[in-house]
Order: sequence, then structure tokens, then C-alpha cells
Amino acid sequence: AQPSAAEPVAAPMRDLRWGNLNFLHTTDTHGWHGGHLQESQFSADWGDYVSFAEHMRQTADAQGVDLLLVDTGDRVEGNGLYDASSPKGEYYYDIYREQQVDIICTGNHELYQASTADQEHLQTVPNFKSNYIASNLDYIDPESGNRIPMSQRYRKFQTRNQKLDIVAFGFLFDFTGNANNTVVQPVKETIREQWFQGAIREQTDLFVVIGHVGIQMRVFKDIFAAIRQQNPLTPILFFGGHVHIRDATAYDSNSFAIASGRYFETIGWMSVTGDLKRAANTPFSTDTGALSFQRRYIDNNLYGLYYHTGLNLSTFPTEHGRNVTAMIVKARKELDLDYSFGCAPKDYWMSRTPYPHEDSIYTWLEKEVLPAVAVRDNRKDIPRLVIMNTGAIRFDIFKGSFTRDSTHIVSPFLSVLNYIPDVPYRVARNVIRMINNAGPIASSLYDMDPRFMGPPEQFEIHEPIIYTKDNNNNDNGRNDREDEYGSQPAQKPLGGKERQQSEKKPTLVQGYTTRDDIGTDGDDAVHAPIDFYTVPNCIQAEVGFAPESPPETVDLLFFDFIQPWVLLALKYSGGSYTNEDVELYVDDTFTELMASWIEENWAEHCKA
Ligand SMILES: O=c1ccn([C@@H]2O[C@H](COP(=O)(O)O)[C@@H](O)[C@H]2O)c(=O)[nH]1
Repeated sequence: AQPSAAEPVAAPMRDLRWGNLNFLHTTDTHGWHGGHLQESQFSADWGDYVSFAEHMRQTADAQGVDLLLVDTGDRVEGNGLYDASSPKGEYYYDIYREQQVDIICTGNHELYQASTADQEHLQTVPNFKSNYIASNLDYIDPESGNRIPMSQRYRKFQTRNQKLDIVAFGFLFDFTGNANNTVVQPVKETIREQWFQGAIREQTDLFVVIGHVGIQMRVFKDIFAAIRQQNPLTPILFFGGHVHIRDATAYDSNSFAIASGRYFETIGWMSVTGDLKRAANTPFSTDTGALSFQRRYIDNNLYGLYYHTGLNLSTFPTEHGRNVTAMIVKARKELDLDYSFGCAPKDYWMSRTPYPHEDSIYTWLEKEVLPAVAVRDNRKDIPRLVIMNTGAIRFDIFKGSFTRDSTHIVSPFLSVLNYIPDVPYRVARNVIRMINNAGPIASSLYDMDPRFMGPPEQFEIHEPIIYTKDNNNNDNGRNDREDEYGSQPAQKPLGGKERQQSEKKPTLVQGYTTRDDIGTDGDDAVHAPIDFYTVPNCIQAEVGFAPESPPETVDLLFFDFIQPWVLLALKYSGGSYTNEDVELYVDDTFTELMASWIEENWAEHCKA
């Protein structure tokens, strides 16, 4: 872990069940390779993961089983370790490549900016050579202008110990927000391609489909159907991501799918037990042919990593892992990520409190930040509506120092404020209602789904999930909340001191309490639950409005990312505007504006 990371905290544990074929899975790490410095339960870093994987590989070798590492994209954007350098990712690529990932693919965040896609093609693809798969993604070579596959379309290989034959694919959902130096082929078209039809007819013991795709999304189900049609019995394993949640499901009795969360909080574990050499030819109805599939969501917590490897503080770190941790320390220092802009007076939550609420990050933005930063000298007296999409914010703010790192963690995008001047108020005032309550804009094209304006974690959740009315947090709101934990036979205390503690009813740290299609025993650590509130797609600040008298016209300001939805909502509200009517309101990115606001308004709280 990084020297300034929160000390890990022990929790009652559930074991990993090893099978014949085992996987560790990361997804949507978004630059958090230094770990979560402020959260004890996720504070291990990429170097610790390197050590962990080395120990787990040794265990696999000793048992004669196989272990593969998978990563399903969105490795960039969302943390100072990637975003704070110029150019972005100056340190990240060399740190990331230290992990030996066996199957890796691209996420949408590798493609928003042309420069990021260039680096992906120039660095990560060659770093992982034949392990990198791009089944439905092409790259446009800047020199020749030629459209070429981002990397190979699929991979056929044999596992190290059991010599299992695997055919692996690497997909991206039907993403359309990519810069113009890549082309994402819709998955329905890809699975009709000749190469794909040939690949699914290869002789193999199993198929592994990795993808930057939610495991409940249509895309994986279509791929599953295409493979299954040709291979009625062959096991098919899916590793997904994108929606930032822990999730698992089975599409039929010989398939299994897992998604492993976000921000390097989670290392997913999947294992398959049974005779995989025979499974492709053995009907599942017979006992001998039956396979069993297990999943675990491993908290990226050093105590947990020690527990699963049977090691401790002195025996766990490998030389390689220590070196990677040192690379991250050096990068964080050179990027000055601990530079403090001010101190947050309290925690501000994205989804742990309702919106509006005094502890909601969105209420803080709406009431304090947006009115102060949405100011343009030559139009500062004109009343304005400022619309921000809630997905532009990526993480909570914790009480205490708000650092350079925090700016990128909370607001990683290069979002700017655009505006349309002098919009009739009777038209402009309807926009927020339309983009939040969907209505006609919901039935538009696939890539105009209004949910894309909100945070990915909210995508599939339509109702708040409230565990307790009296959410009795301590002053940092994250730890030390006492709770019952019922008799769950699969649970195991950590051992030693922790064991005695757990026998006395342990203090549970708040964290993931995942419920997926398999059950409620997926998390490796037993936690006290956290409330989850739904938030609207967008929030709106009214600035410069005279009390009691609505203006005739307003400047309508909005984040550039949501421009297509705003134009559509204006159209349905009776205003006909196009991209040509839109201008830049202020030069700075929202991240810069927010950092300046914090410098001006929160510096004083550091003195207390
Ligand atoms: O410029 C941007 C880019 C993205 N967003 C928000 O992020 C999600 C996509 O996040 P994933 O990590 O790929 O799931 C998108 O739906 C937006 O809500 C943004 O606000 N600005």
C-alpha cells in the first residue's frame, strides 16, 4: 500500500473456493492503481495486486490447476495517477504493465479522447501483445489513415498446467461517444462476421468472453446465444464491467458471468470446478459432466489479501510487488498529488444521502459551487440556468484535505460549460424536467438513453436501497458502525486477535453487501450495509434570478457532455436550437473551476 494510505481494517471473511480453472478479474480501475488512500477497506495498491497474483499463481501451480488474470477496460480517467500528468498517463502505462494480465480488452474511457486511443494503441496493446483482444474495435492509423483492428480479434491458447484449450474474445458495448480515430462495430454486426463464425467453430474446451459490457446487457446475451447455437455443451465464461457494480449471473447451466465493480475496490474471483476437458462433449444432465461455478468479490484490502494467501505483513510483498508500489510512490510525488487546495468541512455523498440534502454532493454543487463559478464577465447580470449531469461527478468527498488527486477523483473529465444565450424562460425552464423524467427523449436513439447522463452505478437501480432510517455514522461516516451479522455458515473470522473479536460480535466496517443472481454470499468480507439513494440525471442551479419575478429570457448553461440531450429537450419544449447556437461560457474546465472554488472557500477549514 502507499505510505499515506489508511490502515487496513479486518473483517470476518469468506474463503475463496479454488476450482480447476480460476480467474482474478479487474475492471473500471480508472487510474486508482495507487489504491484508496482514504478508505481502509480498499487501500491496497497495484503493487500489492502484483504480489497477490504471484502468490496465487504459485498456489495454482502447486495444485496443478490454472489461474488467469483478466481486465475488462476503463483503466484510465478518474484518478490523479492517470489524469494529473501532461500528457495524461505519463506514469500509468508503465505501472499498469507490471501486472501479468492474460486477457485484456478496451473500455469506452480509452476512446473518448483521440490521444487516449493513440496511447492505448501505442502502449497498452504492445505491452500485452497477444493477450490484448479487440473483437469489435478498429483504430485509424494517423499516418496512413488506414482502418486497422485495434489488436487481434480473438485469441486461442492453452492453459499452463492442464493444457485446457481456450478461445477468448474481447468486446466493447455499442459505444458511440468515441473520438474519430477509432471505430466501434456494433456487436450484432461483429457476431455475423466470418472470422467470428469461424472462431466459434474452433475445437476448444471452453470459451471465455471478456468485455467492457454490463453482464445484464443485451450485448453479452447476443454473444452467448451465437456461441451456444454452435456449441450446445461447451462452457462459456463471461467477464464484464462498465456499470461499476459487483454482479454475477448464469445465462444457462454451463455458463457463468461476473462483473467486478469499479475503481480498484474489487478484485473479482471466478472458479470452475469439474472436468473441463470433458465438459464440451458431456451433457450437463449427467453427474460426471456437471461443472460448478463460484464467484467472490475480493475487497482490495491488504488484510483480505493476506488472508486468502495465508501470508502476513512480512511474507506477503514480493520483490516485484514492492517495486511497483515504489513506482507509484514516486509518480504520486512527482505529480504532487497530495497538494491540498483546502479541507472539506464534512463528507459529501453521491448516493449515500438523498438529493437534495445538506450532505449531498449535488446539493453542495447546486447551491454553492455552480452559482459561484458560472460567471462570465460580459453576461454576469443575465439570469441563468446551469444544468450539470450527475455522472460528471465520479466520487464522494471525504471530510479533510481536498488534494490535487481529489480534483481528478471527483471530476476527472475535461467538461466545460457551454451555453445558449437569451433563451425564453418558458422554454428553458422545461429542459431539466424533460431530461430527468425522460418522456419523449427516452424513446430516442439507443445512444441517447438519458441514463447515460447519470453515474453508471445508478444505471440499473430505480429505487433507493435503504437499510436503516437511523444511519448512525461516526464523524467520517465510513467506518466503525456497529451492526449485527447473522449466522452465515460460509463466513470465517480472520484468525488471531480478530477471531476473538468476531466471537464477541464484531464491529463491522461499512462496505459492499452484494446481492446478485447467485445469492448474498459473494463478498469476501462481511460488511455493514450502506444506504443507496437514486439521483436525477441532472441537477440545475438558478443563478441571478430576482425573487418573485421570473425573467423573460435566460442564458441556458450546460455541461458540454449533455449537449445532445439539452438540444433535444429544447426542441420538445418548443425551442428550435442547433449546435451552431451553442457557445463556450467560460474557458476553464469544470474541474479547474471547482478547484479554484475550493481554494477560495475551504482553505480556512484546514486550520481547525
Ligand atoms: O465527458 C464525460 C464522459 C463521461 N461522463 C459520465 O460518465 C459515464 C460513463 O462512465 P463509465 O465509467 O464509462 O461507465 C457517462 O454515462 C456520463 O455519465 C461525463 O459526465 N462526461
